[in-house]
Amino acid sequence: GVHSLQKPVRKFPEGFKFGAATAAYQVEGAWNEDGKGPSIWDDLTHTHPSPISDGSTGDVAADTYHLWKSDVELMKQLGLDFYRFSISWSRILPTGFADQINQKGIDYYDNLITELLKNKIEPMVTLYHWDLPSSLQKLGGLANPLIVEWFEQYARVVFDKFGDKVKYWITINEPKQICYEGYGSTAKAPQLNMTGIAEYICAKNVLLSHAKVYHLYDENYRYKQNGQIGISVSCTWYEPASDTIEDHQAAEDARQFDWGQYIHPIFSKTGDFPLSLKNNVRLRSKEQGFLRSRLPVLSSEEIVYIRGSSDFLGINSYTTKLTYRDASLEGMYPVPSYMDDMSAVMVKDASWPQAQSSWLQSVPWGFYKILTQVRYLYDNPAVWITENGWSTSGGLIDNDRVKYYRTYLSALLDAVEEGSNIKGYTAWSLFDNFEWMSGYADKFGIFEVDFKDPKRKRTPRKSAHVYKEIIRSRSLDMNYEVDDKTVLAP
Ligand SMILES: O=S(=O)(O)CCCN1CCN(CCO[C@@H]2O[C@H](CO)[C@@H](O)[C@H](O)[C@H]2O)CC1
Repeated sequence: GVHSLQKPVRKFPEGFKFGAATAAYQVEGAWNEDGKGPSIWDDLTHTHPSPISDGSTGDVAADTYHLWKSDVELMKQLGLDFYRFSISWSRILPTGFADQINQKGIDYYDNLITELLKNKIEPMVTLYHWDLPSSLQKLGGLANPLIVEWFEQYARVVFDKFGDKVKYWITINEPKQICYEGYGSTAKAPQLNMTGIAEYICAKNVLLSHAKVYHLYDENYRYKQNGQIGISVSCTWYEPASDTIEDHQAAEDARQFDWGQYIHPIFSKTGDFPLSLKNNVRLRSKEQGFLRSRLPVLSSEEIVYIRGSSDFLGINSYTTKLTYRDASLEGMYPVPSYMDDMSAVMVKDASWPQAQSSWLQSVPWGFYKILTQVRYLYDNPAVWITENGWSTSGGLIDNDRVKYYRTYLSALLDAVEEGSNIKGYTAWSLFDNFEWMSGYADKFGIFEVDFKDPKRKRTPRKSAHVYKEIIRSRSLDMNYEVDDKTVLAP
């Protein structure tokens, strides 16, 4: 459809939920307080020279570890239906293993969850949002098949402690970022940088870890706790740069490599990795002299075990890339590598609005296409948008973020009106936070956080005022105006 700004007021479906999200390492701080053990992000940000663009760390971050009570008050004023946050594995299991449970860590999450429920805000809890306990990384982390058991042990503690209050669970946030950026490159911790090899080993172990915890919940907790459990997959839309068959094939391969790699095994009728991924990697591996494909095989038991292992699909979607395949690819990527296996070039269109983050451009029709494609490919699964947002360099009058949210929510409504089963929407992020390798330079918050203030003062941006009205009215009114003075008034 046409995502113009001139549409009249549009209502969201009955029962549609609105939330906002954060993640433990990005907001909590208290990195070594009250018995918390180190994670791979503590290790990475404490190396010298710092690999983080502004030399910062998550040692204090937005300090939600100490400010959680007043933060819930802010969420209540916003009118949030739910709050998505993640649990720091090493805060509750300092060694990574379930033999030592840190009660103060349990207390922090129990207090937060209780306060949320007291204010009629549903907690939506992510078990793993990238902050692996350091000890488990020393043992190989997601390259060690035993991660499946370690993750299950951790999940068992979490379900035992919080499962009577938490009804929405996400096992793993963005497996592709974990594997491709953390194991295949240096873009995320632990920076293994073994592209073409490590990300595929990671991918298999991540899928098995997710499925293990899904089945744990499904068989041992659902009957008494009645919750829903799913996974959040990062979904960028890849559009053919031109109408040639090569560019259509490149865009299709990019989609399968980026998100089909994780959605197909769980949500498709056949399960298993997508064919294009298996074929591309197998052929390249053979050419390169590997004894067998660099993409590990999923046995028929593993295929069955992973298939259907989710009550809903969490979609984290931000942006779109134009994608092409031509002779310029020759020598562009290392051999072997994930990008060489995919053999596609991704570019942005200069006309697209640009965020503070270099990878982020505003392309609402791409969001519509992702939602529509997911509906077609996977038989219209229950979907939660578990992340969508815009980064700026700061300031309270964030008109670009307001426009981003309005045009993306409009695209979401287009997909819903054509039948997509979308249950809710989560703004990334509630607060400015530690944006991984970009530190505090890229601000995603609808609330500004003053990182120079020891009290980490929160201030609602214009986007918070607009989001509040969208939630209150359960509708999208492109002409609803918020006066700048209202936003700037102390
Ligand atoms: O490589 S291209 O440019 O051709 C297209 C891919 C762009 N990706 C999309 C997903 N993004 C990770 C999103 O990461 C998510 O979003 C938030 C904002 O980054 C993070 O703070 C959250 O922790 C994370 O869940 C990394 C960049």
